[in-house]
Amino acid sequence: MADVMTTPPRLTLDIEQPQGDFKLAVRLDLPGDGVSGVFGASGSGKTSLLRVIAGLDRPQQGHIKLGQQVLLDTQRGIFTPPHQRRIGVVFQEARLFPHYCVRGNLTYGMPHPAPGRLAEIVELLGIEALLTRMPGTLSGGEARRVAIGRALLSEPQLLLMDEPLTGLDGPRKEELLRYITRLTQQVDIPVVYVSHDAEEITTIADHLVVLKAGRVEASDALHTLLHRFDLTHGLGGFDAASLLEGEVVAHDHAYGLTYLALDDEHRLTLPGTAAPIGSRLRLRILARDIALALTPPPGTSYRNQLDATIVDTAVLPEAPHTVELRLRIGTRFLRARLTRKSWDDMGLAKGMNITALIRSVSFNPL
Ligand SMILES: Nc1ncnc2c1ncn2[C@@H]1O[C@H](COP(=O)(O)OP(=O)(O)OP(=O)(O)O)[C@@H](O)[C@H]1O
Repeated sequence: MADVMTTPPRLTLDIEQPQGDFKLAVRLDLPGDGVSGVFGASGSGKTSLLRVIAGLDRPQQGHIKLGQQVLLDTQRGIFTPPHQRRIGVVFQEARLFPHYCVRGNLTYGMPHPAPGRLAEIVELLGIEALLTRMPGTLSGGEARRVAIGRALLSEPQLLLMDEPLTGLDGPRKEELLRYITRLTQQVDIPVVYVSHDAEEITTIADHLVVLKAGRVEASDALHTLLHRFDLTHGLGGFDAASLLEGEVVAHDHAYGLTYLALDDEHRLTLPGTAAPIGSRLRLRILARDIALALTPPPGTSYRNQLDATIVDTAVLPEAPHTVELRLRIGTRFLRARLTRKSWDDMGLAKGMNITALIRSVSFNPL
């Protein structure tokens, strides 16, 4: 048994790379576990950043480290080529070898035959039935799952995913997102996940990097950035959301409900899920799905009424008739939004205790 604690390999980089009129100038320190989302508008430099990390492009200057391994140091003339970086890459298109069957595609990059690992990944991605099929016969989502499996089987220390859901329709997109979410929770490899879709990235990321015109506008835990009023417009605008995490404490099978404890005092009622008692669920709650009341209203169909305090407010230039709010519920925070008219009519103010009524929540059942 190993007696040395291994620390997860953080990815640190500080690079500059001009390309035409555009310049990527990024300094980052990303966690060695979980999913780091890279989010930004089209042309903000997301793919360029991923290519630099993978070693597919060589920056003009800077350095990149994965754990203790120096991948790039232009001052010392170090450049580790892509195949020596132990980084798995999944591109928008699957890029499978057309003449190999799925099994051949999966095992192609495996450094050593590891049948146990193969079986594990195949099961995780639900691709057992596809093993003897040829890539040309796979759907877009299936091919993407095989490409993810292949990247994982090369035993990477880091997995890069560039918009892996692009081009899939609604249900296929949701299905693959579910696979990827499950995978990132079960495979102990840090993931850098690029997307321009706010809902997708807030579903999957733990840490978030917001890129704007080739630079880092923000980089922090996702739930922290979701509370920044100045990022509202970029991170969903009308669909701005915040996250709550809690523990499944009971199910009511007769009514199809699941009860989630946020802490000792605050519970939420959710549509029934198969998540086992004691497991944790991450909820995504849209700011506009929260209504406020001065006192707990009697006789309402809202299942979720929580005591909350208004801790912060803002009126954003892009939505001057709306008030953005940050509420504290016990030790948790929640974004809410209401019209300025309601704010004035109710006589609301920062510091007031109110009741938050939650219309609906979305969550990822595993
Ligand atoms: N080889 C190149 N030569 C010149 N300019 C380039 C090159 N590659 C990318 N660019 C420019 O760099 C900028 C960033 O491109 P990049 O593909 O990284 O953006 P992105 O955020 O991934 O965009 P999208 O979401 O549309 O994929 C763009 O303005 C693009 O036109």
